Amino acid sequence: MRRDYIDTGYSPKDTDLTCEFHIEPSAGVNFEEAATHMAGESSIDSWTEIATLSPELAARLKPHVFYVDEGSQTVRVAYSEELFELGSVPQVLSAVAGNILSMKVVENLRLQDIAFPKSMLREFKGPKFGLLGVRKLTGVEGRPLIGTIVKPKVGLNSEKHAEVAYNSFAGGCDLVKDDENLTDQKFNSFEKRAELTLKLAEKAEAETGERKMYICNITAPTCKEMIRRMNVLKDLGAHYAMVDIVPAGWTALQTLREEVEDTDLVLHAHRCMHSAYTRNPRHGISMLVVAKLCRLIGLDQLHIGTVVGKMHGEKHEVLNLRDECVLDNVPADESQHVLAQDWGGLKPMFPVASGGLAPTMIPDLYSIFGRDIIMQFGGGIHAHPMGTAAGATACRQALEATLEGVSLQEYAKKHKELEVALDKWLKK
Ligand SMILES: O=C(COP(=O)(O)O)[C@H](O)[C@H](O)COP(=O)(O)O
Ligand SMILES: [Mg+2]
Repeated sequence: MRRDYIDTGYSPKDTDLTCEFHIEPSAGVNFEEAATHMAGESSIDSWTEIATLSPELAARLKPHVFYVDEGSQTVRVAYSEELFELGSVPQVLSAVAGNILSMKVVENLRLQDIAFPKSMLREFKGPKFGLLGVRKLTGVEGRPLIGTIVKPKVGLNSEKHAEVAYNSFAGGCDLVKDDENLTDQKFNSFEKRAELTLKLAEKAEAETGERKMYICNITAPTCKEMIRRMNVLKDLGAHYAMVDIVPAGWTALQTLREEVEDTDLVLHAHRCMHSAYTRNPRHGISMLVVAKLCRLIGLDQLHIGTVVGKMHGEKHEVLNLRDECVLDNVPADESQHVLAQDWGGLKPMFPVASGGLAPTMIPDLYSIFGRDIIMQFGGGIHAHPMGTAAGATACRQALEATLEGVSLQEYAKKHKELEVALDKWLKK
């Protein structure tokens, strides 16, 4: 094992790719020894001194562990950009989140953040529409967008699915999307669902005078099917496509982003399965890294959590994700394990709060996220006692009340749908 990777005097170069790791060495292993093994395995080295690694090559390509804090179990490593295929997310992950997660010398190891050098940003397009593009497309300015997921997740036939979507639009939703496990099943084929639901979105637009966007899930094996589905949506005049980012995989997302360039489709990223590697705070890859890869590749909107809903995610973590989605320049925050990132002009993504939300939570969501958030309700709309359309209306009423600075209880005195929602969901 080489010993000269620990180099706390090193200042990372602008061209380096920098990572922050949480490291817990295994019993009997010293912290710096674990960091050295990790840095070597993620770049040029093996478990033993290798004769084929000349001193010259090692000097040129060796990783620099420039920050070591055993107390907080944190190290930062600067890697030469030469080590990477800069346009390939899988290659970068195979290095900095690959074998190292399996090594016996560490009890736990987590990739907390990656700061991409400009040379890597240049290899990617980033979002085509992003936050501002979605605002322009939907015509919704100055307020959060209201969306829903057709429920039940799976089981409705295409006609019923389109009807539930229509009721959601008619009641006030801006966006209606498929659930993550609905793709092309016997009871609800992709083609038929897309056609019928888009038709009813158009009808709702004509009736309400508002833009109505249907987000159809195209997740499937990439070349044979997912890209075909993307083209079906394009031909049907859709404005959106949705993809389950983790099950589909990074190469699928890179391919999709290339293929979507010549369409006018906004990409909605559902993050289901991310917790397989993001949830354990001591091991794996952080959701922050997932969000950054999505912005780099060019998804337009991404689920980031809700703080107040049903899914795991502390407020500070969710707000870090929000910042990484929307800011042009993310400042470093050591206490939060966030590295500085200048996005080099790549557009911001629209963050989505979704999972266990009810209209009664809109004041809290607004105070947490502000205007630039898509608030998405599944059960919180379709379980409304007066039905789906009333559930969507209750959300719009709760949002109006919040924007006007009026309490939901006060607003509910003159708004029946909200009154019923408060009866059902407000904790007494
Ligand atoms: O269908 C839902 C929410 O439905 P409901 O509103 O009925 O709970 C989504 O899959 C979750 O948002 C996933 O979580 P996250 O967005 O955090 O990834
Ligand atoms: Mg879902």
